[in-house]
Amino acid sequence: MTASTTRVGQLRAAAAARLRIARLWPAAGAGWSAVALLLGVGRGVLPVGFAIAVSVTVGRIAPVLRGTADQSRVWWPLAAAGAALIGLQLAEAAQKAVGEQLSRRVDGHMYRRLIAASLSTREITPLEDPAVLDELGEAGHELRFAFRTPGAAYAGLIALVGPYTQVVGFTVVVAVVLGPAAAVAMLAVVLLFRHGQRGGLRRYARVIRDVAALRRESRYLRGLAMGPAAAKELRVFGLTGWLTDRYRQVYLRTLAPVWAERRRIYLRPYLAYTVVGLVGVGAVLALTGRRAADAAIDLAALALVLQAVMALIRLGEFYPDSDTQTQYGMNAETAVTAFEQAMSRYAEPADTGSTAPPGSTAPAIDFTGVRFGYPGATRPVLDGLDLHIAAGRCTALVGVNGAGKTTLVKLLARLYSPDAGAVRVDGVDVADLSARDWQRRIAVVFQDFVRYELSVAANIGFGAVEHLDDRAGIRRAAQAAGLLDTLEALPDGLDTVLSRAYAGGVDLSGGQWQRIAIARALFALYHGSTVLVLDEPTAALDVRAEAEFFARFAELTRGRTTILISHRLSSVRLADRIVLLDRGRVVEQGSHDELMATGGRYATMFTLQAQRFTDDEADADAGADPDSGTGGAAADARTQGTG
Ligand SMILES: Nc1ncnc2c1ncn2[C@@H]1O[C@H](COP(=O)(O)OP(=O)(O)OP(=O)(O)O)[C@@H](O)[C@H]1O
Repeated sequence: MTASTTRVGQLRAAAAARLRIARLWPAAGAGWSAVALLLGVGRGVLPVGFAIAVSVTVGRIAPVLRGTADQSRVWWPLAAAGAALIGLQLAEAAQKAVGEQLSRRVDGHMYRRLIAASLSTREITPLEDPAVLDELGEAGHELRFAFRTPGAAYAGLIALVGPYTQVVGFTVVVAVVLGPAAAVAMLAVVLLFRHGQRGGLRRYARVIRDVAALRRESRYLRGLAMGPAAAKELRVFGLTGWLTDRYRQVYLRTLAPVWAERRRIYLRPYLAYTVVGLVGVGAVLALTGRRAADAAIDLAALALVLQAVMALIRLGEFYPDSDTQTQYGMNAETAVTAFEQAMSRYAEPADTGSTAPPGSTAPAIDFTGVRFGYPGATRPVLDGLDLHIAAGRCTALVGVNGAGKTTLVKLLARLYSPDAGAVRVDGVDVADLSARDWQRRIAVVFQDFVRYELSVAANIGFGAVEHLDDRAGIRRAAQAAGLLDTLEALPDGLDTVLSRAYAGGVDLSGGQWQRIAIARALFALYHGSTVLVLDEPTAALDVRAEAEFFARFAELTRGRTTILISHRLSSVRLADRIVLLDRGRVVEQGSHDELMATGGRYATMFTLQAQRFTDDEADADAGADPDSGTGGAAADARTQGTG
């Protein structure tokens, strides 16, 4: 591609971006947009009117002073100049207010588009694609900067009507007074200066966009430093110095291309355009002087043309009401559009008019020859996985860290699609099911479940959002998760907000949060979910709470197809069937007794844990605080590193 095609392409892209911004008018509101346009025209016409009125005054003042003309000959143009000035002030203030209104409306619309695109896919693959994340990061970041949003770009685009109307007005003035050649020369100078200004800004914005990934990292580091999430670890691990240095490095790497391009972007064009501009303006001023000296133009015309030339020079400069806003706002709009397009590439056609999930209340699940690797990964996580999960029974998945247990669940929940093979529910490929409907049939307690900064009721009720007002169901789920007493003691009971960032809000302990997640999944079961997945559901529970949970486990999950993932083999043995995964394949399966009798890897892992339990108990007997209860905790030593 040649430089010129690149430039043409860039100009075309810039024009297309402007067009897309202009097409946002329905979101901005036709009425408000029309008002802003009229005010823009006013802001363009009034300065020209002011210049004309002042020039007429200047032309008439001498005869009035000499007493050869009536004073009223001056008052009228002076009054007109005053009116134009006041009108201009009012139009400016009104346009700012209307611009704010337009901005807010358009940005609300853009946020809605962004949210809709973010939530548009049932799979989560696109939200892990770095290129898609860059667009989302750009769009979200610019939208948070109120003056660089698509809304600001829209208001800024309309505000351009003002200065460009002035350009037309003053150019006409120059044409009338000095002739068309001078008008063309002045217009060329103005447009050249503007091109220089906007071109520099455009190139700068492009360079900034090219380092989107670095800017995302620097935002992440800033968030780490300033947010509460990492506050504890940063201090305890002494990471504050490292973080400061790292932020500085990323910041410098972000700015390096800008600095490298600075001369090309700003200095050279500035010098070139200034020289050309000075020559043009000098020629027009020289022509003005000669006409005045030849008495070809009178005092009023001289005053008028000088004002017009000065105004045009000023109009060749940066427009603070429009330029930054349009450039960065267009970038944000482009990022939102690119993000929408990227997400639409991932849209699942399967979700339009596909099969309804099987009606059974406890389906059987089959993985057949399933291969899956995360996008960009060199090795598959699951490779030729064959697994039958019996209907209405509890199947436990065990295996070392990274064996692929959670990945298997994500495929079952259709958060990803297998690269090969199929996942079937009662014989129906989940790829043929409506992802939306199928996902509603699965209740999952994820390892990294979400702590919503909302009320307790919402945190539990989100298991079946259309039943949020089922208070009895929420209480029942909380009771089953062993949490009801704690929740009822909260200041506003089930309406207490679970975040200290809000007045009256509270935070819960890690274990209490985990029970909330369990209650959420149980609530989903009460309202139609048929498969329950528990991924390390008791990792944060204390020994007694865990024992209580598993004591009621059979009752809680009765008649449901349940998948339990846990490293605590003492819990796992309750399952009807235990499946040992290794490197994405099933290596052993059977009941606890069967697997122990086989004497394979499960048996080794179990014996190892039991051994540690015995050792720890002996240690506890030998000297540990007998009331501490740590012997029980040790009983649940985990499988990490045992595979
Ligand atoms: N979102 C992701 N993108 C890329 N790779 C991933 C992603 N999630 C998991 N992996 C990789 O897939 C592999 C299997 O991860 P998975 O979470 O399924 O293991 P697991 O058996 O559940 O482990 P654990 O017992 O630690 O929970 C790991 O090597 C992990 O690095």
